[in-house]
Amino acid sequence: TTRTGYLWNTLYGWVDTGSGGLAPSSVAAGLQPISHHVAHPDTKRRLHELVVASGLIEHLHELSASPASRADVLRVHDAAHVDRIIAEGAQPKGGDAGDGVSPFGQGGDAIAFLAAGGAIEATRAVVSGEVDRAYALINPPGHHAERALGRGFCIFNNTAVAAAYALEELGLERVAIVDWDVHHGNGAQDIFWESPQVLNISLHQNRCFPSDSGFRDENGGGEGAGRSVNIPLPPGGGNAVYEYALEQVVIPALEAFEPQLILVPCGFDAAIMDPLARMMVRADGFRRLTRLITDAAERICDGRIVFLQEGGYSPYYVPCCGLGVIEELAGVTTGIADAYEPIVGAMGGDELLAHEREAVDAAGALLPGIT
Ligand SMILES: Cc1nn(C)c(C)c1/N=N/c1ccc(/C=C/C(=O)NO)cc1
Ligand SMILES: [Zn+2]
Repeated sequence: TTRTGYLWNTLYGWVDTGSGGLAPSSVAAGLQPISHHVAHPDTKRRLHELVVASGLIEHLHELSASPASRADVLRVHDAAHVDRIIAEGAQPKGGDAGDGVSPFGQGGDAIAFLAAGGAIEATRAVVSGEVDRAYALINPPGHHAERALGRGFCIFNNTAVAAAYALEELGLERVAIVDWDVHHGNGAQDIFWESPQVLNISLHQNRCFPSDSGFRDENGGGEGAGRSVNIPLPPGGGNAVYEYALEQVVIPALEAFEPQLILVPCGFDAAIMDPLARMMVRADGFRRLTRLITDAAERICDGRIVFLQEGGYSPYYVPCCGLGVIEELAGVTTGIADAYEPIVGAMGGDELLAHEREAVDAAGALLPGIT
């Protein structure tokens, strides 16, 4: 039977995102304080509690995070960035990741080191064969964090830390990143821009965030030319366009690159109920994406695949989507249905529209020169 690793830590639920909704609260700007920032950790804690309450946890091999070391983080971030985060976290009211809209509380730096450490532990467990695959429900997220800057709620790039660890400590030579968080995976693109050892693939809603990166023609530079694949998608796409993108672009790119490990920065903000994007993927769609990419991992790299939690901001729907992915990984059905399917199931996204097909085909057309 398949052994599926699972990692959570109570401190991931202690990230203090402050009293702003998205931008910080401000009387002058007419932004009244609010109890839950869009990135409030309760959303991810609810997914963890559903994993436990559904009984799925009994079928998972629990992994335990320890903080990433300074050296672990310095493989992908400048010392100035790391030192600034530590200084911000030492302040009584905490600080910000770097863009002024990514707040964290006092000691939030320690949680960021623990998130990166969770990514390392899940990767170690999979590469060592202790488990066949793993889901690390880590927080704060990381995929917007660049070498020298935290942004988009991200402090350290958890996935990049894990990839560098696998390459430099576990002796791997090729690692692929498949980022299906709805926002552009600019962080890994920045960090690994010139690295031939990392194939970085990002599927995202075009211009959603950051609004000025993630275009099809950003394909890597220097030794890394051809190792960056961007698939910007038109708003409104659902299950169909994501499945089409995996089948037509992502999986062929993986088959050409032949990674020894696949890392999936897994956000659920492409979901139909998410407040921070305009895509329409449902829980059953995330299940199918998981099935497609784990089958590809079985064919390409002995099934070695690690899912690392990124975004996802609907406290209602993230638990449904996450349960679907982790059930699929474990090969278990708990019988818990997607309670929102009756509401969102008929809204669309299940048939591939012409402009969606064209967007994916345009990204795919660049592949021969890419990998
Ligand atoms: C507000 C505001 N004001 N300003 C100036 C800026 C730069 C603002 N950031 N908006 C954001 C920040 C982060 C996200 C998504 C993060 C995610 O889920 N990534 O996976 C979306 C919009
Ligand atoms: Zn996102």
